[in-house]
Formats: sequence, C-alpha cells, structure tokens
Amino acid sequence: MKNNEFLKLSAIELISGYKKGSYTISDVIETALEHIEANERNLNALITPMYEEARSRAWMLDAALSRGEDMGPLFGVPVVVKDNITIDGIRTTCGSRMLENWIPPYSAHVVECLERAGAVIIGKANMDEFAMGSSTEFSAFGPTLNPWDLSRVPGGSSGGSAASVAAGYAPISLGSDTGGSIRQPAAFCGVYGLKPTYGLVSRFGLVAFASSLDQIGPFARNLSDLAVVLQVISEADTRDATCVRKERPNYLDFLNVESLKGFKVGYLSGYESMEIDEEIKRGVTQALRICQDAGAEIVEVKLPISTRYGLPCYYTIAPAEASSNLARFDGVQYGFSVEAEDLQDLYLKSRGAGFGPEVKRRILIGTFVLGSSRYDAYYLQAQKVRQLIIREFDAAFSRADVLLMPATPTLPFRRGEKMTDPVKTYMADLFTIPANLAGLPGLSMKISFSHSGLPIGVQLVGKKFGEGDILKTASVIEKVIGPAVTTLGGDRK
Ligand SMILES: NC(=O)C[C@H](N)C(=O)O
Repeated sequence: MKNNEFLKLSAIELISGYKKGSYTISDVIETALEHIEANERNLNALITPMYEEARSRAWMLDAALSRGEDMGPLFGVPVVVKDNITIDGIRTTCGSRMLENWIPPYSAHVVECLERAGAVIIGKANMDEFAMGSSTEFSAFGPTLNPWDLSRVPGGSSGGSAASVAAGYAPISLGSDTGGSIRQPAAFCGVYGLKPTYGLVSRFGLVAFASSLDQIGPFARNLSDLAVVLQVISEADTRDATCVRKERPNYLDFLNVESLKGFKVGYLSGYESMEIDEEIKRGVTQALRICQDAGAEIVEVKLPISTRYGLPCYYTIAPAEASSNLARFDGVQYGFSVEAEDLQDLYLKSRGAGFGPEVKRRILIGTFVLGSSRYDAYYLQAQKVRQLIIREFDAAFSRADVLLMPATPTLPFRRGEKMTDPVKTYMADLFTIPANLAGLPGLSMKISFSHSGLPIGVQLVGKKFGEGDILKTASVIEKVIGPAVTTLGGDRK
C-alpha cells in the first residue's frame, strides 16, 4: 500500500490492517505526522501537533499488539482533539491568548475514554476563541482554511477538527457544539459531525462556554467510525452532573438498515422562502427522496418559532452564560497576566489584552442582558422563548421520528467575508441553534458537492437520546451516496 493510502482509510479499516499485520501503528502515525507537517503551513488546522507523544504511544501500542494484548475499539487510530478539551500535560489554549501557556493537570473524560479505547491523539485542533464564532477566523493562532478551497473558511468553531478529518490528518476528531460548532464546520468540510443529546457525553474537562448548551461530539468520514467514537465517548461519568446515568445502546446496531418502512421523516417546510442557497435546498430534497425510496413516510413539519426566534434567543442566553463562565480568566489564574498598578487595573489590562474581539463582544452582550434593569426584558424573555422552542420540537416529534433540514443557509463563505458584520456570521447558525436550545441530537452529513466543488451538507435532528434514529436514517442515505472523502484525490460526488 502506498503510504498516502493510509490517510484515506477509516478507523475500522486501519484496525483490520493492524490485525492482519499489513502495517504497523507506527507506520500509520508516521505517515499522518508527515502529512500534517507538509500541510500545516497552508491549512493551520492544529494549534499544537503532538509529534513526540503520538510517536511514543504508537511504539507502545505496537509492542502491546505484538504481545497479543486486547485491542480496544479505536486501537492505533489517529485522533485530533479540539483545543478546548483538556489532555493532561498538553497545553490547552481554547484558541485564546488568555490560555496560551496553560497546561492542564488532568484529562477530559472523553480523552480518558479515547485512550482506554486505544486511540493515538496526534494534535489539538484550531478553533474560534473560546468556541465563539463560525469560521475559525477568531482564533488567536490564525485562521484555519477550508481544505476543499483555501480561499474559504472551514466553518467554526470546531473548524480545525473538521478540516483535519477532511484533509486526511486523522479519520476521526472531537469537537464541541454550543450552537452549531460541530455541525456547521462538518457541513463546510464535507464530513460527518454529530452533536449528541445534551447529557449524553460528559463535559468534564471541556472548558465551559455556555453550560446549558455545550456538548462534545465526534467528526468522521463514515457512519461506522462515527458510531464507534460515540460509543466510546458516551460512557457515563459522575464528574459532570448533567451526564445521564442511563444505559447507552450499541450505536452500531442502528447501521446497515435496509428499509425505513414504518419510519417517519419530518420535512421542515416554510424555510424555502428564506435566503437559502439553491444547491442546499436541492440537497435536502435529494436526501428526502432517498428516505422516501427506502420506505419512509415523509411528513411536513413546521418550526416557526425556532426558525424565527432561535437566533436571538441563543445570542442572549449563550453570551449571558459565557460572561459568567469567562469571569474566571482574571489575570491571576491560568497564567496570563499583564503588568498593572492595582487589582482593578490588572483585571482590565489582562482581560483587555488576553481576549479577542468576538469574546469581548459576547462578554459585553452577556453582561448587558443580565443587568438588573434589563434581566426581565432580555434574559428572562429568552428563557421563555427557549421553552416555546422545546414545546415546538415536542409537537414536531409527535408527528415524525427524525427531522431533515439544511445544516447551514450557505455554502462555505470566503475568508474575511463576514468578519466586519457579526450578525451575518451569527446567521450561519440559523438551522443548528434550535437543537442546542432544545437539548436534541443533530447530525450533519455531506450529501453532494456544488457546481463549484464545495461540499453541501444536510442535517438530521432527533428526539432526546434519539441518536439511533439519526444513525438509521443517515445510514440509508450513506448507502446511496457513499461515505465522505478526503481532499487527497477522493471523488467529489
Ligand atoms: N460555539 C458554537 O457552537 C458556535 C456558534 N457559532 C457561536 O459562536 O456561539
């Protein structure tokens, strides 16, 4: 096998090659690291590549393999982890100057799970600062570019995680999604990205942005890999009080279904009149047709409150929570500090120099809506709208098992295009935010490529803990359109 071929393999294919002795884990990791080194100058998908750690872990796993030890479900598989998820001893920057030199003394629950499963973490992915943004242009470490077109953004905030999987750095990666940060970059980079149900995956070790919305989830290039990672990281954990104790199903059981007979797919109507890219609308229609051909009943669903008020509701609640969560970065803790005259001056100067423009904007908005004279008019009102959105989804799920809709209103946009107008950037989350507000799982997947060669994504939203329904529907679609591909000479179809 030519070395580059390793980079196109799925996690499951890699493991089967190790088992057969076709190549070693060190061969694969070395190839991935060389590929990263050759491409990072263009792509900038990683803030911290972990060359030495990955090499020694690969060596250790090869030795374990030769001793015939048990292989976990991600044995020897290269993985990239978003840089707001802690790894013991590896700096975790959150894309911010504020944490530029912060080395956490503990690993996130999901990282422990990955390591127990045998994964080899090869780098920490670039991201919008503190996960605030939709283009990865708000990283203090420079923007990540879209591997399908370097003049365009990869989406955000988990742009580095999505770009890594699309560019063949690793078959899987982890991101976090507060308002679309997994699903929107997955759509822009043409890969799978899943935001699990709120409470399915422990956030222990995830640096908090908006705690009532944040969830960690996987990126992959095919559904089997995605299901394996979900299985591995969704292990219950008492260190996150929101992580549910209920038993998780075997997510692989939902794949390889032949038919959707007796299953109802909700088609989100009413958005056609909005400013949505025509090719994305056609992508949704194509996905619906595949479901229908597989025997699903297509029912019309309306979400008028979510589509109209989801965005302002999110951009009130998320900044409010962020302004509180980010209060801990005060110039005293976490290492970042600036010379100052007194304590007040230290706060002002450290926060002034440590945070970038979008984070400052969110803190200002959050502090504003929580002010005692404005709390009722903004924050409380947004909480009421959130309840209405939850009820609206409950009604929709009394008619349908899953909902199918666009992942984003536009194809990947050009670098710099939306930097001067934050509201334009916020619009990128139009279709992803409602699932966060209602705590529901959502998957974004590539359905095809546009005439200009850019990936087109669609989104499936499920009931609470309905990841299985999503995987089942997506697997029927994958069977027709094939898995996602890397930019390494894969067919764009
Ligand atoms: N964090 C997210 O899920 C992304 C969202 N675009 C935001 O900036 O809040």
